[in-house]
Parts: sequence; structure tokens; C-alpha cells
Amino acid sequence: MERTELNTLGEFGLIDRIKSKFTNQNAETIKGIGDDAAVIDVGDKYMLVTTDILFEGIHFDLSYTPLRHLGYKAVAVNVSDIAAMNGIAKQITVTIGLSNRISVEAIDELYEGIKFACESYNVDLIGGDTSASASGFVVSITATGFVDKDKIVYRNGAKPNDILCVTGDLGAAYFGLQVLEREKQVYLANPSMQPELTEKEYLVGKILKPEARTDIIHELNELGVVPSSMIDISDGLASDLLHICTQSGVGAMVFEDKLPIEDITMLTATEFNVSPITAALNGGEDYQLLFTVKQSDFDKIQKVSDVLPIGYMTQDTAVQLALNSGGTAAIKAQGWNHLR
Ligand SMILES: Nc1ncnc2c1ncn2[C@@H]1O[C@H](COP(=O)(O)OP(=O)(O)O)[C@@H](O)[C@H]1O
Ligand SMILES: Cc1ncc(C[n+]2csc(CCOP(=O)(O)OP(=O)(O)O)c2C)c(N)n1
Ligand SMILES: [Mg+2]
Repeated sequence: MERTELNTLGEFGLIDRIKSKFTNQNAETIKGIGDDAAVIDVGDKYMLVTTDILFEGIHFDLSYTPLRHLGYKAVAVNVSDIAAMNGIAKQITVTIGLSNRISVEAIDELYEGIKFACESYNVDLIGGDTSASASGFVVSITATGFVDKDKIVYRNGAKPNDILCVTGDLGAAYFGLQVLEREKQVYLANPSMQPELTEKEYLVGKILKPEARTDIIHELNELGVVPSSMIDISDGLASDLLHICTQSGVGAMVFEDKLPIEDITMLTATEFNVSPITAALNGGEDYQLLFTVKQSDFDKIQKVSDVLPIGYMTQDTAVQLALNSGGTAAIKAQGWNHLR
């Protein structure tokens, strides 16, 4: 029998392959595979369902990830996927795979973080599953949420001339991870060395304690603005913008000088000898919302301080970065890819 290596398809190629083998059989299934959450018709509203799994060694390293933060983050990334559909998360289930290295106190700490997130995002923990894991610690969360039917936002609704917006700075989480990895190596080489992280607090905070931007969903709703398309940035602006563009059949022009990058991110980029633009485009785990609005909504969104216009959508399907030096460069999905 033929054998195809996973890396020839990649994560998204594999998902497309799985998707192509299924057709939905229920009229209530409005949207299945292919967006930040599935959409189910439950009467007067749409119910949203999303799931994310976090693996030790792939998504987190227990030597520098407090379990309290891991619990909070596992909830936040799911709430973020519900927000990316313009919805509000209401319930979660939590599944854990435990290795024998994990103590009861450690699980308590994980659930303290989960509880803190439940309180801050106003969601209920309604169930889950518990198992042993042969390959390290695993936490997987499924979230449900709701949205008014006329307010649902997909990845595929962007139109030429729509304005492209992001809800906060990019690239910080990437350097937070680099800093933690560097300190880990320093510690391994000399365990008496204590990590020096005070200057990098902002960056480390972004990787360990990301927030879902539910605040923006509420603000847009109050302003009566429904984005034409939306996604949350987990894999990096480039990769996630390309999802909007391919699904919407449009291109985009992003301005390099509009990319929101904090000073500390710039400084740390120099330290690590990595281009801050590359980190902003491909670093991933920013968990900001990336969305498009009609030009007629521009005045309204300018009132929201955290909504930053970074470009516009184009009829031509090229996805480009307008460079400060003049000219343009193609934006490619070089972001985080597990199966590369
Ligand atoms: N193994 C799988 N089987 C079926 N659907 C999947 C699988 N993995 C991912 N998906 C679906 O593919 C889409 C994209 O997934 P993903 O890139 O993980 O989204 P996100 O980055 O928003 O978490 C989603 O609709 C998700 O539910
Ligand atoms: C130990 C460790 N290695 C690598 C990373 C970086 N990293 C892990 S997941 C991820 C991106 C998003 O992951 P994915 O599972 O694709 O999330 P999804 O798109 O499904 O929401 C990144 C940049 C990390 N946070 N920790
Ligand atoms: Mg998403």
C-alpha cells in the first residue's frame, strides 16, 4: 500500500482531505469543518462549537509553564475561537490526559487556572473526561457559545475594499517563548542561575497568559458593527490572513508601517537577531482578532481604541505587504505548522 508522509500535506492539507470525505446530513449543521467554530441552528440563535488540544512538548513546556496559567490559556484559546465567530462562549468541557509525573496538587493548580478563566469569561465547566497518558500531559477543551443569527461572522465574507483590522500588537508571544527557552537553557547549564525576566514581563505574559478579545466582540456589538469576516490569530497574521483571503476569494494589502509591534518586541527582536516583521507575521499565539469591515463602518470602529486598521482587501487575490522601503512583498503562510 502507498505511504504518504504527513508533511507532504501539512496540517491544513490534512484537514481539507478529512473534510472532503464527509458531507453533513443534518439541516441544523449550518457550518462544519473550516472555520474557527462549527455553527449549529438551535432555534432563535446559532450555537457555536470549537475544540483545541494542548500537548506537553508541543504547546507547552512544564519546566516554565505554571499549571495555573496553562489552565487559563486552555480556556482562553477556545473562548477566542468562539469570539472569532462574533459569539460569546458559555460552556466548556475539559479533558485531561495524565502522566504519573503529575501530582494531585498540580491538577488542583490547573483547575484553579481553569476556574479563574471560567469566572473572567463567564463560562461554565460542564464536564469532560480523565485518562492516563503515555506521552506526557494533555489538556483538551471544547467550548460552546452563542450568537444572534444575523450577527454570525465567517472567515469567508471579506469583500474588496473592506478594511483589515487587528485588535492588538503582534509578535510579543513569539519572543516571550524565545526568552523562556533561553532562560531554560541557562538554568539547565547552571541550576544556580535564577531567570532574569523582569524586563521581559510583557512578552512572557503574552505567551503564558493570553486573553481572548471578548471585550472587542461586546464593543463591536454595541456600535452595531458586524465584521464582514473574522479569524483569531493563533498561527500568525500571515497564515490566518491567508485563510480569510482564500475562503473569501480576495487578496489583501497590509502596510508594514501599520503592523502593531511594541517597543519591547522590537528590542528583543534585535537581541535575538530575528526580524520583528517576521515575528509579527509568523510568530503565532497572538490570539488577537483579525477582521474586515465595510468602509462605511470605518468611522464607528475608529472609536474603539484597540481596533487598529492595518490594510485593505483587494479584488486581485495577491496577499501583499507594502514595504516601508517602497515596493511590496508577497505574504506567505510560513507560520507555525506542526506537520512541517
Ligand atoms: N482532525 C480533524 N477532524 C475534523 N475536523 C478538524 C480536524 N482538525 C481540525 N478540524 C477543523 O478544521 C478547522 C480548522 O482547524 P484549526 O486550524 O485547528 O482552527 P483554529 O486555528 O481556529 O483552532 C476547524 O473547523 C476544525 O474544527
Ligand atoms: C513548548 C512550546 N513549543 C512551541 C510553542 C509555539 N506554539 C505552539 S502552538 C502554536 C500555534 C497554534 O497552535 P495550534 O495547535 O495550531 O492551534 P490552533 O491553530 O489549532 O488554534 C505555537 C506558535 C509553544 N507555545 N510551546
Ligand atoms: Mg481560530
